[in-house]
Amino acid sequence: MTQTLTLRRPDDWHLHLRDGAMLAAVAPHSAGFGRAIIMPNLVPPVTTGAQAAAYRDRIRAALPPGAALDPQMVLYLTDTTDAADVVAAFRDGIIRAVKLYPAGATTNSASGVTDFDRVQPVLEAMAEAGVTLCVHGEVTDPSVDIFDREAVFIDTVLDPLRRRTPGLRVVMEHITTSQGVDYARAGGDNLGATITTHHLVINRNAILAGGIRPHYYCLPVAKRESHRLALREAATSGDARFFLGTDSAPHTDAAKLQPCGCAGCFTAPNTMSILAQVFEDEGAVDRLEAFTSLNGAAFYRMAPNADRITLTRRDTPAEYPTQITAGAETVTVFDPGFPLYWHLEDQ
Ligand SMILES: NC(=O)N[C@@H](CC(=O)O)C(=O)O
Ligand SMILES: [Zn+2]
Ligand SMILES: [Zn+2]
Repeated sequence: MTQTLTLRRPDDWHLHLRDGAMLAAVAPHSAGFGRAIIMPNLVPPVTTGAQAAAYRDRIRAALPPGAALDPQMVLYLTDTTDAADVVAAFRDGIIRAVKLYPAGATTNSASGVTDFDRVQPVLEAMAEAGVTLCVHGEVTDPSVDIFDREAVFIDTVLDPLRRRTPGLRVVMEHITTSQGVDYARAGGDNLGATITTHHLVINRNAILAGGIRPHYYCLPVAKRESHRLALREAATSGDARFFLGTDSAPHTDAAKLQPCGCAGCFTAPNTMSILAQVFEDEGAVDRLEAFTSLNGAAFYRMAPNADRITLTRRDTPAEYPTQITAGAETVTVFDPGFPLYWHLEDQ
């Protein structure tokens, strides 16, 4: 039996498009989203309004003709970020947000913040101007267990930061724990949280049990099952604080499959089909649109996309590539481990 689902065009509030040959290879797979928050962790990172404008031009050039995607640029916060440049880039419509990476927390975060006192004036200027701070929420202290780094970050970094910067709008990116869900729920109107596709699907057993699976390794690392269930509950609840940020983060297979492999799951090609299945399994198909197409736009004070997409549930699974090519390299597409009966129609 076929069933159809029509949604406002979805947005992706956390996306890595990279640059060069990788950008050319992956951008078409996100072209059907309306808006996407483009992560600035290039090498070197996107730290100025001028760099963000130039990167936006490269992204537009990599998109197929007629693509819906409207890239929303983000500046990478460093110890030396200039508050005036941030506010000017925001007012000029070049950037939508600023990204906080604690130095060393994740892929290409070496230029991240080491001294929170130094960035405080920037955060205050952002609060004043209404610029959103997107946060990679993990402490980097090597003595903190990797599975605890998000919860410790909330208590020791995020909560103090928000208390000393009233009015700052914050998105907790890619939350992976029940503590993240609880903190976002209690946080008031200035706090939102993105949830990835893959963290709704896998727990840490998927990475480690019965053999190590590098393609499921990302940061923050997937946690135990109780946390995955808390994320599914939050995403499918309709609560406006939770919205889709795929964190689709392509790396070449050569970079993933080595003794010290990169963190990141590439979910752009099959995200909507996976999410429709997750929401169906939770009895919440009617709340998929809130998660993918309404809540994030509302947080960023933008109208929902005017047009719509259609997903059709068929008896035969949708086909998607297991790998794509980027230049001379391959990139493996996230395998949810179940068939995808929801087909995204061409629109
Ligand atoms: N999520 C990841 O595992 N990796 C991201 C960085 C990030 O979002 O932390 C990447 O850029 O590869
Ligand atoms: Zn991150
Ligand atoms: Zn990311």
